[in-house]
Amino acid sequence: MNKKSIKDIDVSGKRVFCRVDFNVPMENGNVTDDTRIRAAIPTIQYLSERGAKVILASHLGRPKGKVVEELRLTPVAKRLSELLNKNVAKSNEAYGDIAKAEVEKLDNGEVLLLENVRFYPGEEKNDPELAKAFAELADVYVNDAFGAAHRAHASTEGIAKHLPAVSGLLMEKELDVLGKALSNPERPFTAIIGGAKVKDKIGVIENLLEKVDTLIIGGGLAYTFVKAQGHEIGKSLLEEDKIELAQSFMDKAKEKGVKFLTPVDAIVGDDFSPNANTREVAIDAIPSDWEAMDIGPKTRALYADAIKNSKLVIWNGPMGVFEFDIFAGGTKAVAEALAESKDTYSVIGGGDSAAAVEKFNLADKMSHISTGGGASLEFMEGKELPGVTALNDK
Ligand SMILES: Nc1ncnc2c1ncn2[C@@H]1O[C@H](COP(=O)(O)OP(=O)(O)O)[C@@H](O)[C@H]1O
Ligand SMILES: O=C(OP(=O)(O)O)[C@H](O)COP(=O)(O)O
Repeated sequence: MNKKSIKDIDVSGKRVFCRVDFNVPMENGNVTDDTRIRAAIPTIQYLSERGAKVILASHLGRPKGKVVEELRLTPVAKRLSELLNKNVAKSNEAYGDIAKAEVEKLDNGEVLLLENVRFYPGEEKNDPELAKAFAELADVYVNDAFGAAHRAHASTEGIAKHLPAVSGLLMEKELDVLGKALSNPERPFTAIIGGAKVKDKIGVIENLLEKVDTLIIGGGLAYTFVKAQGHEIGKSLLEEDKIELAQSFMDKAKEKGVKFLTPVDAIVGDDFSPNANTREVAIDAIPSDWEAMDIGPKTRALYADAIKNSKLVIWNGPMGVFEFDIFAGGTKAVAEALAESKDTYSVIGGGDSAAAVEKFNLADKMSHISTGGGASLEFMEGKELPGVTALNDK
């Protein structure tokens, strides 16, 4: 990476404003999945062990510039303190006199968590005044919030204009893994794209078609491709205005010699529910009043085979409605193929695919699970991430 990281600077005795992504799921005031907190630990420990005064900042949820009591970061500070096995101070503000007083109290190596930065309207507007106010708390800015790197907000972008600005270890690792995969991939290189909407994945498919050897399409968006192939798809998801685009992707793949795999069979349901009646059908035999909600067994075998013959696989988006057990089999089969394929480097692009891999208890079998859903998607589209661009060059 051509951006400076915390390894390139001296942090000893410095006040370090470290933006992390602690946007974690919570229920009844408790953190229900601490993956993102654990992912930031190496950076926090690195800074603390070198005598920095560590000032952590994060958003939680979308409070839209107002204080929302349930979105305070207090439970996150508690969980972080357990994981670090040391005290984590918590400020009820993210800038101004109250926050400054908390920072003053820090000794070298101690850790403070500021309040949810999205309680202030200036955060998402990237207000220069708020960015300056954040910067007044510190001597150095570290961005370790890969999951929020696609946002140009005061704590992810604006603040970098006022302080020496470097990446944290998680940010560096995410950019390294995804960057290497896209710029210098081991081959055969396969991308698996699923999820619900073609329109959300157009940029990704376009960009990946230039890079991969095989492109696998699953999930709800597959049926727009199946329709483009001339088959009836019943009540399956269809984006009518994207049929031509889907066809053009398949044409382009052919031109470029990219293998383009779409479902050859499906599990259809008579209702979008966990208790629907289901049937297994060939892709040219989807009944008119049924909906395809998962890939079928032949498709699973075809996709598993492609995965096992790949050196590198990037996966974004589930193969079916995996939230319902009856339609989770296709997503599980893909996760299992990745887990079993020891010679394949597997990169899971955050979001629902990461949740699915967790659900199937296969997370530890994947080579890299990104902490960013939207961020990794934008990265795979080839877009610039403002939170990264803002950092100092090496
Ligand atoms: N065949 C399908 N029909 C309808 N919805 C589907 C189908 N396959 C997957 N989905 C839904 O797609 C959603 C995920 O889509 P998306 O948000 O695009 O993925 P990601 O978060 O991985 O980027 C899941 O909630 C899943 O239930
Ligand atoms: O959870 C996040 O997004 P993600 O689910 O796409 O990874 C990030 O913390 C960004 O949050 P946002 O989409 O409210 O800006």
